[in-house]
Amino acid sequence: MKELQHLNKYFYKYRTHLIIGSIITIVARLFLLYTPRYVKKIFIAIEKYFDKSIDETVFRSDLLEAILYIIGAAIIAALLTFFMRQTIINVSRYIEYDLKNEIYAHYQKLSLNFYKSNRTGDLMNRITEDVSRVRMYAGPALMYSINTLALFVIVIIYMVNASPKLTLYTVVPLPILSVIIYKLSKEIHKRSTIVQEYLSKLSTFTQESFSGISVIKAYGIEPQTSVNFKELAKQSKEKQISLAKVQAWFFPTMILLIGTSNLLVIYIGGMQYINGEIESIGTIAEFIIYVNMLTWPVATVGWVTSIVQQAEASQKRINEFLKIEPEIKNTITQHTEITGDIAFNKVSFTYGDTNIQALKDISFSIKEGQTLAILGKTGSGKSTILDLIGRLYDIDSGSITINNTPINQLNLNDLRDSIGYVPQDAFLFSDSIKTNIKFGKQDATDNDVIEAAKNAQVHKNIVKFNKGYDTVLGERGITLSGGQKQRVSIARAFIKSPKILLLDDCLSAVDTETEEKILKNLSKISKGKTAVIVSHRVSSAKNADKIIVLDQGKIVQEGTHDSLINIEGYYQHLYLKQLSETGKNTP
Ligand SMILES: Nc1ncnc2c1ncn2[C@@H]1O[C@H](COP(=O)(O)OP(=O)(O)OP(=O)(O)O)[C@@H](O)[C@H]1O
Repeated sequence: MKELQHLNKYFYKYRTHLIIGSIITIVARLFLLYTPRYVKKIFIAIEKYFDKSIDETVFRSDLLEAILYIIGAAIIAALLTFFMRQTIINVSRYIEYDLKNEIYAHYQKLSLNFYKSNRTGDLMNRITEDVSRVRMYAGPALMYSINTLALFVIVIIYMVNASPKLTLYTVVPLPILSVIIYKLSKEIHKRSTIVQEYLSKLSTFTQESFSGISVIKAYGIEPQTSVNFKELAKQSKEKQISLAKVQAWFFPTMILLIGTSNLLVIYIGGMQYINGEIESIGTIAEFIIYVNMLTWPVATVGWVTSIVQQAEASQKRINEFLKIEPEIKNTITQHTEITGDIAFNKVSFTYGDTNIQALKDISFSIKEGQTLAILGKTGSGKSTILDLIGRLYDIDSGSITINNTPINQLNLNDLRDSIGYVPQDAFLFSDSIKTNIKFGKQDATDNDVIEAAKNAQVHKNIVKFNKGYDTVLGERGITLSGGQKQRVSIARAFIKSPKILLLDDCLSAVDTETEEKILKNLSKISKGKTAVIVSHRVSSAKNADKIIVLDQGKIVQEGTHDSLINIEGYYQHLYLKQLSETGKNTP
């Protein structure tokens, strides 16, 4: 129960609901107990009528009174049971909501490294499946525990009052029932977890095969895919059947044990009646109702125990993530002004998970309003520089300053607010094009969106779609071409009009003519702003104020286009190669 203590703050928050719910539960049980007592009275009335100690009128009125009490009490108990669920179960939904929000807010604070070292499925499971299991503890388990405790205490008092000996014999099978249900619940849980695993394997497989349908069709591997699907579906079916087998034992076991208890009541009660130890046969009827009333709550003890164990395991998994401290912390709360002066001073950086040293002793600087182009072979560390400017990672040694302030002494929110980032893989949400562009500036007007799209050279494409800017993009924007996706992603950064623009090889899928137009617009928009362009093309770098060339995490060349084309090295080779490819004077 140690892990579940995390929920105590929520129980405290909703204490009023819980207290009211508990009181309602206890009162509801008290009303339920009218039935057995009045059934006994009916039996006594029948006995008296046959003994002729009461006449028919008295008998009828006794009978009517008992029936009315039973109906009235049942209606009140039913109403109270409704309110019991409305309070306690609702609290569990509130707690589920709060816990999901707590986990989500925490996830958002965690650094990229966290997302790299944990699978997305795992993150999703903890916020959905695990929270659901914890809710079962905060709601149904709590409700049934209060219910069982209240009923048990009250019923046992009534039973002992009526006949202590009969009580002893009839409650003996109940703990056995509880243990059996506990064992069954555990087994059911074990098998349903396996069923869930197979279901998620099946859905992942199906999802992937639909997302990659073009590859499957192009390679003609539909038959093999069908065979794989059939095999997975078969395994899933077998697991479901194995679960159903254990579930099938649940009710027969309960019926068997209730039957045994009923038989014991009839046999022992009957003997006691014959020996004159109990006053009326009505006591046996009363006991039969008590035993049946107790059976379900006692069975739930086993069920609740297994729910609590599952919730404890789930909360442990949730707590593991909640305890992780974000690696990148925003320690500065006051507002910091960001300009575009960026300087790297002997910066080295190693990725913790792969131990790859991506940058070694890097130094360069750019002034506000300047454009820096970074070129270099793949894997040379270009994207890493952009990630470090956005402080997605903290460096190992050296310093990065923005307006002469070390980056970790800037307010992180201000820093990220002043950056417009266009990643290598343009990620678009399954929403309209307009919303995707407005993502960069939530309060942008339609005109702002159109202007940004024009500057990113994608406006003409968008207006050709039937629904224009309201065109909804499919999963990962599949209705757009690679180049269109890149340009929508650029428009998203342009609309933000940030102090610092980071473009990570985001013009690779557009033709050189469009690239030129975008870059022209960029220099227009980014007047007075700093831009860092990562590229594999000289055409993207040639107008930059400064160009650096990276190789294996080190700067190997630095200068302007005019100076670098005259120096033997990577830049000159790239320039000549691309020149010969385009057949023009300037690539
Ligand atoms: N998130 C990461 N985790 C671990 N290692 C990484 C990560 N990102 C990059 N690396 C490694 O760091 C090195 C530099 O990568 P980086 O992405 O900065 O290169 P790049 O020059 O941008 O390459 P490309 O031109 O292919 O995009 C590579 O060896 C890469 O494998």
